[in-house]
Amino acid sequence: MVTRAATGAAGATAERLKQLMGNTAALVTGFQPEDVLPDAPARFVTWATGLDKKLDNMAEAWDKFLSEIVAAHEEKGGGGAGEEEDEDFLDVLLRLRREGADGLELTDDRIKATIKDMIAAATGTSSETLEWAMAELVANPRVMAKLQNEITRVAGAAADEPAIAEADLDKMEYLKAVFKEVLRLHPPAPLLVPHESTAPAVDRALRQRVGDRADPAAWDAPEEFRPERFVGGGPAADFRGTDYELIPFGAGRRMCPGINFALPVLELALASILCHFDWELPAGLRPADLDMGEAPGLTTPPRVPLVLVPRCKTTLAACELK
Ligand code: HEM
Repeated sequence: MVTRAATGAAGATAERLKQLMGNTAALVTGFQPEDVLPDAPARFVTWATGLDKKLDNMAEAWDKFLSEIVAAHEEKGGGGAGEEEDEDFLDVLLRLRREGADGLELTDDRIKATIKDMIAAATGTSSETLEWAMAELVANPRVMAKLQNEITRVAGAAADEPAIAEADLDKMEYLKAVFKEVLRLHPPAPLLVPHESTAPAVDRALRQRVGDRADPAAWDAPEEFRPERFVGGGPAADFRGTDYELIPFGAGRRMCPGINFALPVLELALASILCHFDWELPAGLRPADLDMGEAPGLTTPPRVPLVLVPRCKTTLAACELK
C-alpha cells in the first residue's frame, strides 16, 4: 500500500523497493566504525572492511531505480496530465515542481530522497505494529474475543456478508484502544529518531519520559497488555504528541507526518483479518510459549517472526472489502 501510494508501484517494482529497503536497513543498523573509533582509524576500517563500497553501491542502486521511476512518471505526464485524485505522491511532487511551489526547490535529488524517506519510514513501522498486534491478541485470548465481538457487531455480523468499510472504524473504540496499547508496549521507534539540537535547550522532562514505556508511575500494571486502560479517556488518552507518556509517533514539529495514513490502514487491515478469520498458534504451541522479545534493528520487530494458522469464519465470497 505504501509503495502504491508513494509511487503507484505494485508487483515487481514494489518487490524491488522492498528488497532495497531490506538491504539498506541491514547496512545502516550494522556496526559503524565511527561510533567507536576516532575519525582516521574509522575511515580506515570503513575502507578496509569494504563498508564504504557497500554503502556507495547501495546508494547507487537506490538512485538508479528511483531515477527510472521518476522518468516513467514524467513520461506518462505525471504532475499535470491526469485527475488530481488519481495522482500518487510522486505525481504530486512533480506537479508542484511544474507549478512552481513557493519556497520549495524540488530538485530531482530531493524528490527521490523524499520518496525514499517515505518508504523507509512507513513500511517496517506499519507491518511490525500489525505483527505485534496479532502477537498480543493471540497471547491474550480475552482481548482477542472482545475485539472480534466489536468488529463483527459493527461490521454487521448478523448479515451473511460482513465486511469492513473505512467509515466503520470510527465506531470501533476498542480497536483503537488495542492499537494504543500495542504502540505503548511495542513502539517501532522507542527512542524516536535522533535529532541534533541547534540550541542548548532540550526539555529534560521530555527526555526522561521518552524512556518511560514501562514506568509504574505513569501506568498501572505497565507490563500488562490491557487496552481497557484507554477506553473512555483515562491517562494519556492522546498519542498524537500531546500526552508525553505515550508518544509512539513523536511530538512537535518533527513528529510522524504519516500518522493519519498509518492508523486507518492498520485498523482496516486488523479489523478485516479478524472479521474473516480466527487465528491459532501452530499445533503444540500455547500463548505462554510466544517469545515477546524484540530483535535489534532500524525498528523493533519480534525476535521470532510470528507464525499463525488462520481459520476462515465466513464464505470466501464474503471475504471482500466493501
Ligand atoms: C505505526 C506506524 C508508524 C509509527 C509508530 C511511526 C513513528 C514515527 C516516529 C517515532 C517518527 C520520528 C519522530 C521524531 O523524529 O520525533 C516518524 C517519522 C516519520 N514518519 Fe512515521 N510512523 C509510522 C508510520 C508512518 C507512515 C505510514 C508514514 C508515511 C506514509 C510515515 C512517515 C514518516 C516520515 C516521512 C517521518 C520523518 C519525519 C521528519 O523527520 O520530519 N510514518 N514516524
